[in-house]
Order: sequence, then structure tokens, then C-alpha cells
Amino acid sequence: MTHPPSGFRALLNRRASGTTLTPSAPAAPLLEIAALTKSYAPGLPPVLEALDLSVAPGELLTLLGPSGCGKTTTLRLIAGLETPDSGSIRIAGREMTAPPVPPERRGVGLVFQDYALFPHLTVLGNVLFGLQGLPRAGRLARARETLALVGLTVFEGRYPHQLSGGQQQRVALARALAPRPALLLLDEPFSNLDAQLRHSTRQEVRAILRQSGTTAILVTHDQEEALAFSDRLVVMRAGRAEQIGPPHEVYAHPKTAFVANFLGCSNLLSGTASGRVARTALGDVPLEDPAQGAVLVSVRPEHLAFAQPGEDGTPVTIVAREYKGHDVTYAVRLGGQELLVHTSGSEVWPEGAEARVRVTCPARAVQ
Ligand SMILES: Nc1ncnc2c1ncn2[C@@H]1O[C@H](COP(=O)(O)OP(=O)(O)OP(=O)(O)O)[C@@H](O)[C@H]1O
Repeated sequence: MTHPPSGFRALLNRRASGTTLTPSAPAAPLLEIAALTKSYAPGLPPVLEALDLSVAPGELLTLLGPSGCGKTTTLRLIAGLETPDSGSIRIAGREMTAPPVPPERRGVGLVFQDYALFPHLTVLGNVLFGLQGLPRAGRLARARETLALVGLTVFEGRYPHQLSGGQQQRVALARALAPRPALLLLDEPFSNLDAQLRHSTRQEVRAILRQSGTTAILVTHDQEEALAFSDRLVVMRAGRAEQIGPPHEVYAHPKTAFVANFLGCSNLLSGTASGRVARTALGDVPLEDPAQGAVLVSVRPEHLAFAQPGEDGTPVTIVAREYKGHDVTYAVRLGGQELLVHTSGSEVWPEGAEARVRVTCPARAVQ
């Protein structure tokens, strides 16, 4: 759970003109972070350790990782709400850390989990609040334009408590977008919404950001959200970026056991590799990349299937079944280890059954 930081009001209060940053060249990164390190107290291990990150203009990047890995701290450092111990943050080519640029002059907008709307202001009033630097006529036009962008024109006279959670989050988005920030930071913005609303709001927000060409960083610990939302994602672990890439690449080619299990789930088997094959408890498993010697092999549950009569397979016992309609996940026992097998819903095996499984795709050797 994250709350609006103390500098939030300052960010909302920033002048809408004159502080908005535009990238100097379209190809240059909009945000560049280099060797960013932060500890909250002397003697404690750093919360962020030499983090490198770059975000292209218009890109939607997600920071994904377990609680406490430093996601919110990264956003707070970018926004200027925390000071780094060392390292550099450049937004649109401008160094933000030395000398420190105050939050309200960074061209950064923020959206939080709990919306942080002002309850005594109408929807329009909330959006206008972020535009105090513009002439009154300009403010009204820009606020209404942004409310139209998020599809809330008809609600402009309502108060936050008269809106659904998803609508409130779109007001918060409008308020953050109205001053045309160079970079939008979204800190777990969908976590307060129920599952269905979370899904639709996420899609709407993504479409709005795309339509407005906004560069954004989303913080989440929800892997499905990260996969669906981002152009690239950063899997963070203990203050470091463990792997960065487009969602499908990171999912298909995890470099470490941590990434394989944090983004989706994976069966990890120890084995001995010789070129493109590893000998494991599942037999000889084909490898995507050649390796030698002792390896840890990651096999996605959807890359295991039950062998049909006549097909080779390793004998297993089915210990549990989770039927989900369109598909089924089985836990199977193989020696002393339990593996997950993900199959289509058309194939239903009873618990306790003896079956055989086979690997259907080349696997990854991970660190
Ligand atoms: N103001 C602070 N003072 C001291 N320690 C802090 C402070 N803020 C965060 N921390 C610590 O820094 C670490 C990283 O916190 P951070 O909020 O960045 O993690 P996170 O990945 O965003 O976690 P979550 O998903 O739970 O929000 C945690 O161990 C946290 O307890």
C-alpha cells in the first residue's frame, strides 16, 4: 500500500506552463537512470543498488517485483520526493539530481493506488487543481479536454464519492495528465479496484496513454498486469533490475530462476547439460540454448503435456487438480518433487491417477 507522498500537493501545484518538458530529440530516451543508489539509513543495506534504466518517449514501462524490492522508491526518486545517495536521473536530457530539481519542476505526473482526490472538489475542480498556472479560460478548456480524453465529461459536476472506483481513478489520471507531464508515474493504480473493474480500467488507462502519447512507468506486483500493460517490463529483485525486456521475451526467455517463477510459474529441475540437451528427472529435455555441466532447467507448466498412448513420457502421479473451465492445472509427483502441468480444459484426469508427462518445448537453463 502506498500513499500520496508529502510532496504530492507541490506536484499538483506546479505551474502548468513553463515546467512541462518535451524531449529534445524523438530518438533520445525520455528518462535515463544510471547507477542509482539509495539507502534510507546509514549502515542499512541500500534499497536500490546501482539501478540502470532507460525509457523511450511514448513507452509504457512496468516495474514488477515483490514487496519491498524498491519499486516505489524508484518512482519517488524520479519524482524528486526522495534524494538518491548517488547516481543520475535525466528527464528529457536534463539532469535532475545535481543540483536537485524540485518535484514541481520535473514535468512528472503521479497517480496513486488510492486516487488521492480532493473530496470537497468536484471532478472538474480536481482536474483544475493541477492547472493553477494557466490563465483561467485556458485552464477550463484544458481540464474539459482531459476529462473528455478519459470519458468523464458528463461527470464533471459530481464529487468523488458519487463515482465508482474506476471512475475515480480516471479522474486521478485526468488530473495528472492535464498539465501535459513529460512522464507519468503510476504507483499500483489499479490495486484498489475489484478484479473485473481492474481489468477494464487497466485497458482504458492504457488506451488513454497511447492516445495521448504519454510516456509512463507503472509500478505493480501483479504479473498479469505487467504482461498486459507494458511495452517493456523490469523484473526487480532486492533493489536491482534482474531482467528487462518486452513482456513476451522476458516470459519466454527468463534468465534466472527468480524471473521464471515471478513472471508466471515454472518447474525447476536440476540436470546435467550436454549441448542442447539436459538430463533431468523428466528424461532428456531439449534446451533452447546450449549449456554444459550442472544446470537448473526451467520448464513452464504449459510446456508439459500428458503423453498419449504410443508417446514417450515420464511416469508421474497426479496429486491435485485445479479445473478452470478453459484449462486445467495439475500438480503431479515425480520422485520427491512436485511439478505443475497446464493443459487445455478438454482433458480431465482424476486425482490419484498414474499418468506420463512429456516436455513439448525446448526448456531454458537458468541461473
Ligand atoms: N521512508 C522510508 N524509510 C525507511 N525505509 C523505507 C522507507 N520507504 C521504504 N523503505 C524500505 O525500503 C524498501 C523498499 O521499499 P519500496 O516501497 O520502494 O518497495 P516496493 O517494491 O514498492 O514495495 P511494495 O510493493 O510493498 O510497495 C522496503 O524494505 C521498505 O521497508
